[in-house]
Amino acid sequence: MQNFQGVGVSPGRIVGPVRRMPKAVTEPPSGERLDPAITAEAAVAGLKTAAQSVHDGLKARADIATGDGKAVLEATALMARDTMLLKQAAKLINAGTSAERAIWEAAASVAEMLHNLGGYMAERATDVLDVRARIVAELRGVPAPGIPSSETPFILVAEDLAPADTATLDPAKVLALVTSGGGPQSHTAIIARSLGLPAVVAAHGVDEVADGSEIYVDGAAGFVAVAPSSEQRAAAAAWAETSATLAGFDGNGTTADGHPVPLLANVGGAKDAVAAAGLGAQGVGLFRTEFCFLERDTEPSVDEQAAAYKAVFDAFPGKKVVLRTLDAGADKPLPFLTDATEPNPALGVRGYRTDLTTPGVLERQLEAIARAASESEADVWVMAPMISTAAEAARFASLCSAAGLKTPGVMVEVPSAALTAAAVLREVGFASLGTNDLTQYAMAADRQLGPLAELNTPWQPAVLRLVQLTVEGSAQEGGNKPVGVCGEAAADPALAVVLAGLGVTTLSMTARSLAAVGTVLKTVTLEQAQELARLALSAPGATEAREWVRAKLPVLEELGL
Ligand SMILES: C=C(OP(=O)(O)O)C(=O)O
Ligand SMILES: [Mg+2]
Repeated sequence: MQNFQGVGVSPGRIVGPVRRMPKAVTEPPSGERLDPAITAEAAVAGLKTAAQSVHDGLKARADIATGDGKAVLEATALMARDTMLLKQAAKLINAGTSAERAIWEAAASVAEMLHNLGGYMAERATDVLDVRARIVAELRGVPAPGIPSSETPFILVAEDLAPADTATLDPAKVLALVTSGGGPQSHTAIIARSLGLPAVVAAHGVDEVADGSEIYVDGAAGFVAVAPSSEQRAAAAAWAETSATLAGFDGNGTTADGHPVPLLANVGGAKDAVAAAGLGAQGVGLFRTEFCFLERDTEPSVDEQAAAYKAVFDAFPGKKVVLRTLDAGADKPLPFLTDATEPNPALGVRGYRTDLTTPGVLERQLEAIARAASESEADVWVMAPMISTAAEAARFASLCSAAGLKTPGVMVEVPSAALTAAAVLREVGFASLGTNDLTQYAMAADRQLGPLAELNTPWQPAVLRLVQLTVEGSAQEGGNKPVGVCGEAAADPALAVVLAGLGVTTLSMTARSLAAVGTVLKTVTLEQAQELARLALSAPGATEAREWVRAKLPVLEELGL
């Protein structure tokens, strides 16, 4: 039996067969020539067969898919038979280029042409590049890139997942996610939590497990075992029952003694917001507006923005919706705001800082928010990402006020903002701790890197101390400036208790975690939560902090969380 220890990022115990995510298709070398043993005619015929087979595969998947997924697959399938694409590639082959290189270059020029046409055509450019990778994989006789398709449910094993993979990930087929790379705040972790799938990241070597092998995954313990034992099978069966009891959140976040800690949702657009409202979220604690425009090369108009924001506000009439202004940069580039050539983008011009290099975008966004807010019944709060100083907070507040927005706030995700929280909070109405970036910057550890997973956890006592300092800063300012948490830390039920004990006023998380966090929070009094917070702060390291707190919360083990 082979075991792997990684970092658990989304709870759940499950047994299932492995399907490995194929590695990305590499570019055929520039100038690669046709093998002299093959005629150009045969190479063109081979390319056509490969393209036809890619078409047929995608078409077969489209036939059984539904909704958005079906339309995307149908459009991509058609692209594999695109005559312009194949003709251009044939021309290059006839001039002596290898078939792989020919389709690579032909697709690049078709994609560029579509891109330049703009609008709907520009969106098709990604389909061409997807089809290109599939045809090259077919020519090489290796599995097609992307999430594998399967008739039966499976556990997806990958190096790491990109945000774009979410679109093709079918939660009805994928039972759990396991990656060899990726940290606790990586996209894999965020995707898994938002889909409610058990997940383990940074399980070194796990991507060597053969396709079809049966494995056991414990997403709370971060443990993976090949050829599960009978105890592990029993644990998975027991989880299937408890997860059903954890299905609901009653819409009332509170400790056992009635201290309210409203539980809010993190959303990226209207679809998430509607789902979150259905799952009982008491409002939205983080609306990541950049997620509405990740595909855009150009700045969305004020009208377009107002419509996207209003659609989210309308899911929460009479409730609080905290919208965050565009957080472009680092792992979320937006071509109209960020410079892709920056040497160190996590420390670069990202978040609020883009106002320095591209002035005007923020003002227009605030105008759109104000318009959408005035046409909706939600209680709209607005915050800026990546605020580092009180002066930045003051300027953001004045821009909000000029736009007619009453409740300005800041994300506290840069350690300097936590260390000077009183001065920062003097300028604005509230703060929301972004523990994903706060951890990355406090520990100087890229949040996307698997090998740094042990450093990159919000259980680090240093990070908890920064949370405490932020709450203390608010107290110095009179204590009436709310300090919430909207990083992934809030979705970990044990850590959520610690955060409540540290004095955090609201917790915002992926809506799927509301039930687990709500259930565990109701088992402790505020005083017990404060005691657990002291315990975590006194730990010598993140592992001890987590273990010590978990040992005092037996409900976690009972529920498999
Ligand atoms: C909530 C946060 O923002 P994001 O994950 O979007 O950077 C954070 O940094 O904790
Ligand atoms: Mg952040």
